[in-house]
Amino acid sequence: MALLPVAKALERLLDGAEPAGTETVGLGEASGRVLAAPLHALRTQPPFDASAMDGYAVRVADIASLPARLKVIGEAPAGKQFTGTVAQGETVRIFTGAPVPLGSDTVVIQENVNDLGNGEIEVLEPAVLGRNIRARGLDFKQGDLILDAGRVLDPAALSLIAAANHPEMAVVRAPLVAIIATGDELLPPGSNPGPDQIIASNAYGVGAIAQSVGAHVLDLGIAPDRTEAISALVTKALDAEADVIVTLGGASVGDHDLVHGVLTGLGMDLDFWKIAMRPGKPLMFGRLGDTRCIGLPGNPVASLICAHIFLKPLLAKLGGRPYSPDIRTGVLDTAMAANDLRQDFVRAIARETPDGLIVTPYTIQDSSMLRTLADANCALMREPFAPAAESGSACRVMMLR
Ligand SMILES: Nc1nc2c(c(=O)[nH]1)N[C@H]1C(S)=C(S)[C@@H](COP(=O)(O)OP(=O)(O)OC[C@H]3O[C@@H](n4cnc5c(N)ncnc54)[C@H](O)[C@@H]3O)O[C@H]1N2
Ligand code: MOO
Repeated sequence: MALLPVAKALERLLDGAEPAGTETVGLGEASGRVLAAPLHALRTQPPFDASAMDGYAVRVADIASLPARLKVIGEAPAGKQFTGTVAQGETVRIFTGAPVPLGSDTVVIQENVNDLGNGEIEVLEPAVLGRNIRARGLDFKQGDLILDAGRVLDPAALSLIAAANHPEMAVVRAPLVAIIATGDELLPPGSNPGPDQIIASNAYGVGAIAQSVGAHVLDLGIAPDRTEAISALVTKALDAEADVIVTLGGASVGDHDLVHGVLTGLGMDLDFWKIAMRPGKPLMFGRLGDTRCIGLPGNPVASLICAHIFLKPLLAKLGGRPYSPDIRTGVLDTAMAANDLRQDFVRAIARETPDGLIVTPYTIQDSSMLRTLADANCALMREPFAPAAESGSACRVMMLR
């Protein structure tokens, strides 16, 4: 049977994925979340004509000829407006952020003023009408659209929302991904493995990839290679209402690869299993009710590369978050042999140079080798049946970090 191309597999996996509902969060918890609905200002900012400087509120006509002597009739600190009116020959001591008193139309900074110490000042420098005054509504007016739905809430957005007087807001519910490792040989990090055991590592990298697009991760630990054990953890994931269940390992064709049987036994509709990708050929995808099930291959590099290519865009879409992989054009500095039927993701180093992005693939590409994955900063992408490529030829890479 022909293997499903990567692009087709991704299309099928993303089909119908949409934001998983909304929830209300307070400003303190909103960083990095995705706004679910447009936000309008609940107030005008600044709500009054405000001084932008510490100095004196004056009538510009009074300082037409300099030096101009003015009588100080009061003070306006921020938060305490001066309630009188500035008449001809008068001024009010004013501070940054304070409402500009009635009658005045210009603020002169204190550096340009001589305090005569007798309740009078002398303005020494000219100023144009309206100088150092922020007009009411300069930033936004009540009812203005301040942020669109879909905005990822970055620092500036959060301060803007606060200034517009929203203590909380509707955000897209973060998708929940449950991760289940499978395999008798696996023990958690920090264990004392027997001679035939290894440390389970995939969940950490896969979980981090999920979190990088705002998903919540429920790590359900390790199920031994027994149908009931895997089934129990899948049931836990369903009880937790996971949007996506990711299994790690047990996806291939070995006698101990039980994941497919367990998931179909629980009612999963298999969409695809095995794709034209290296690493990652045994990738499995299906739907169990509303829950998407992704069976990642056990080999660590296959698990993580598949998570980058399939899980990340899926979770981004479920979270209403814009995402596209960082794909760049580079120049190979090594000859590559012709490719076979699987789209290849070759661990490589890409270096920015004056001659462009120079790409050096690692010689050994065994999909168990995490060290080369951690050293690499990109995956060199080679299409199925790509012909041999000479050193110096153009290539495409997906940046991994
Ligand atoms: N006859 C065939 N054998 C295999 C094929 C095939 O097409 N025909 N595909 C190979 C490919 S490609 C891969 S990838 C692996 C994937 O198999 P599974 O998904 O069933 O994974 P396992 O057999 O359970 O494990 C493979 C390997 O990875 C280690 N592993 C598993 N889980 C973890 C984990 N959470 N953390 C760290 N390492 C893990 C496991 O110990 C194995 O060494 O199948 C090939 N075989
Ligand atoms: O997914 Mo496998 O890693 O192609 O060896």
